[in-house]
Amino acid sequence: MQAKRLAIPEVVLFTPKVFGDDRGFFFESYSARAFQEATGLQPDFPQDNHSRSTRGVLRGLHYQLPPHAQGKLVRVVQGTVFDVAVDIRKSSPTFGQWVGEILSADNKHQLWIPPGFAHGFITLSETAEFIYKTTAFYAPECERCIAWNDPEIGIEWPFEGTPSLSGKDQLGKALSEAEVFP
Ligand SMILES: Cc1cn([C@H]2C[C@H](O)[C@@H](COP(=O)(O)OP(=O)(O)O[C@H]3O[C@H](C)C(=O)[C@H](O)[C@H]3O)O2)c(=O)[nH]c1=O
Repeated sequence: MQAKRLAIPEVVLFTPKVFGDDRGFFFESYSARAFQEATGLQPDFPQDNHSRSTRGVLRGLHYQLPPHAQGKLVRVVQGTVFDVAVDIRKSSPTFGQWVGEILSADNKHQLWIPPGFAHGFITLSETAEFIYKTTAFYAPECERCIAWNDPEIGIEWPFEGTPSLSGKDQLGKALSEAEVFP
């Protein structure tokens, strides 16, 4: 498993070692040892999630506030998405900055998004199946949403046209009005 810290160094991109043969392929999709070597962290992941989206669906930018803040280890098992993490830690030198990566069933890349970040993705293929581990259980009372198109953040989504959003995501707040992390 190779790991690379992104421009916001707490966000880590993992590239697994894939073993291909005439049957197909095998790779270790998660290793606590590799994760700790790359991040220095040994989080529990009490919950796994799986969502399916059609082209143009944008989910985000979501986060849970403490005491139920979630770290997320995300990947795509069918299709392609553009995945984004936004630093929403007020005290961070990269507060309000974002990083984005293409995650696909083909590249098998994974992104570690620590607590203190808002997360979202847009679906670039006809459909995409998105699976991820979270370091805390779902706590809807702590869930918040920041607007995907907040000009203060300025995410460059690689998508023409208007994305398809849930009712909740259509009401995402500007970062300047959102409840953020210390
Ligand atoms: C997130 C979640 C949702 N739900 C229920 C609540 C709703 O009835 C239904 C759909 O939820 P929602 O529209 O919030 O799903 P997404 O828009 O995919 O939300 C996720 O999308 C972005 C990309 C994230 O980073 C978060 O993990 C998460 O907020 O599933 C649960 O029962 N458990 C859960 O952990």
